[in-house]
Amino acid sequence: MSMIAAFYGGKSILITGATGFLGKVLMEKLFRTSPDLKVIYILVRPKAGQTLQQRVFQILNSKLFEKVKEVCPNVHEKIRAIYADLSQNDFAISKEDMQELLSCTNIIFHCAATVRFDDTLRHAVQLNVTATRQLLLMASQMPKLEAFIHISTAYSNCNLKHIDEVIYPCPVEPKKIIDSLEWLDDAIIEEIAPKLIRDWPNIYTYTKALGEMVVQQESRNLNIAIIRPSIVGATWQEPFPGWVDNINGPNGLIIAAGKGFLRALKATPKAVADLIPVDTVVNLMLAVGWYTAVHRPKSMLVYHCTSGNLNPCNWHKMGVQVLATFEKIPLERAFRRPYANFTSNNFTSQYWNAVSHRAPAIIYDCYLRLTGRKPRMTKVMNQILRTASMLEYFINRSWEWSTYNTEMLMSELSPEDQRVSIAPT
Ligand SMILES: CCCCCCCCCCCCCCCCCCCCCCCCCCCC(=O)SCCNC(=O)CCNC(=O)[C@H](O)C(C)(C)COP(=O)(O)OP(=O)(O)OC[C@H]1O[C@@H](n2cnc3c(N)ncnc32)[C@H](O)[C@@H]1OP(=O)(O)O
Ligand SMILES: NC(=O)C1=CN([C@@H]2O[C@H](COP(=O)(O)OP(=O)(O)OC[C@H]3O[C@@H](n4cnc5c(N)ncnc54)[C@H](OP(=O)(O)O)[C@@H]3O)[C@@H](O)[C@H]2O)C=CC1
Repeated sequence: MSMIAAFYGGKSILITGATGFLGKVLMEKLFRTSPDLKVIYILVRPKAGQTLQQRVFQILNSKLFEKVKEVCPNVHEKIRAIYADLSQNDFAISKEDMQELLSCTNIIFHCAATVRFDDTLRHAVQLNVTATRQLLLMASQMPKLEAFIHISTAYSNCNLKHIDEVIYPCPVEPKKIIDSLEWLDDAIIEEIAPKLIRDWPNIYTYTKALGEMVVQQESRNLNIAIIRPSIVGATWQEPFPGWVDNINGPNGLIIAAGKGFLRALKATPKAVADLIPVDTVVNLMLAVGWYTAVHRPKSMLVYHCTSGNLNPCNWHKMGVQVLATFEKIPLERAFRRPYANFTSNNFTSQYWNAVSHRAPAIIYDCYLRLTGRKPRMTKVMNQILRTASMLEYFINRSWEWSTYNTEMLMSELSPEDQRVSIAPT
């Protein structure tokens, strides 16, 4: 039997961000492979008119959880949704719930974050930095805690070209930033934000770097590990291939290309496309949780979960694959036949945006107006181009991430766990 799956048996596990992309796949795998776990606590806020219970019900009744219901029929009883808002003091958790969390939790997976590139500095710091600090404080009061696993991003140091599995200091101490946000007003914060983030491309990657520093500074005597995935994509194999439920990262642009909206992208064809399937990330998270709790490394380890140095793919190769797939399996009601090209030249990119994106959208909207319908294509196109411009930084550069710790961990796994983690069946 898998040592890792056995380890989670009987455990009380706390997951933040369980309603997100990564969190859902983590929960699914835990229930499927360790159905004898004691309980999974998830910190959830009501959202989009749905209560906590409705949100949990929706997740458990989704296709992703079909296999879980076969192996763990009482999954509803093993999931305990706790009302929490990570942007509030003490996460707005009730006293009783807090007491239960503090006294029972064995393992923490901290996935919650704001992943918006253009969030305000105040909100991004609240979520990605202050909430992490608050969770560490809670962790320090948990007598049964065995491991705290913090999810960061491989791009938290994307201002560097070669990135090792270490924490790099940020120029301004996180504590100073947290303190100053308390008394500065929003207008001033937004004015100083570009100066603070310096050579980071956006607020997201910058605040994730600050979050890592907080983990290092506030780790006390806790058993902590940090995992840095690169661009997390759809499931590779588990529980079935191709599951994804959001338009983050490359997903939105792939759909836009498949629908025939996106015809050209400012990208460097030879730059490395460092994508990693979400089930691979989850396998590493579970292995890291096990290793951190059982082997208790003397210092906090950082693990890179990247594909570039093991199985490199570039954006050209990926683009060709994407187009070939749409040739075989076209999307329904496409605007145009999918065809797209990459250009790294500014002028060519602007030319294609005008000729192949904006002009057809304007013409199509005129047609909609003339036929008595509401124009919408210009809005859609502007949205796609805005997203594309936000992602440009990442598709025109390559990074090298060292993976010594991740390789070391793989060599520590039993043959069964290596098989399950690296090439799951
Ligand atoms: C012949 C040979 C040719 C060869 C070449 C062929 C070329 C083929 C090309 C075609 C194929 C293209 C494939 C390549 C794609 C390359 C893309 C690569 C991307 C690389 C990404 C790298 C990122 C790395 C970062 C680090 C990794 C991380 O840590 S991940 C976290 C990443 N975070 C994100 O991805 C978030 C990014 N998004 C945002 O920040 C914002 O959404 C935005 C700023 C982009 C837009 O914000 P805006 O306010 O304008 O819009 P918003 O309100 O957010 O949304 C508008 C509507 O969309 C809905 N929406 C938004 N997000 C989601 C979601 N996640 N799920 C579902 N729906 C979502 C939203 O509800 C809005 O809807 P309406 O309310 O209905 O309007
Ligand atoms: N996706 C990717 O490509 C990558 C992601 N990562 C990291 O992985 C982690 C998970 O990312 P991913 O799953 O993609 O992100 P999602 O945006 O899908 O999920 C974010 C989660 O955080 C929760 N959350 C946000 N704000 C609050 C709040 N105020 N209170 C309570 N919960 C909140 C969300 O809850 P709600 O559902 O209520 O909004 C959601 O469950 C993040 O730390 C991210 O930085 C790293 C590399 C790549």
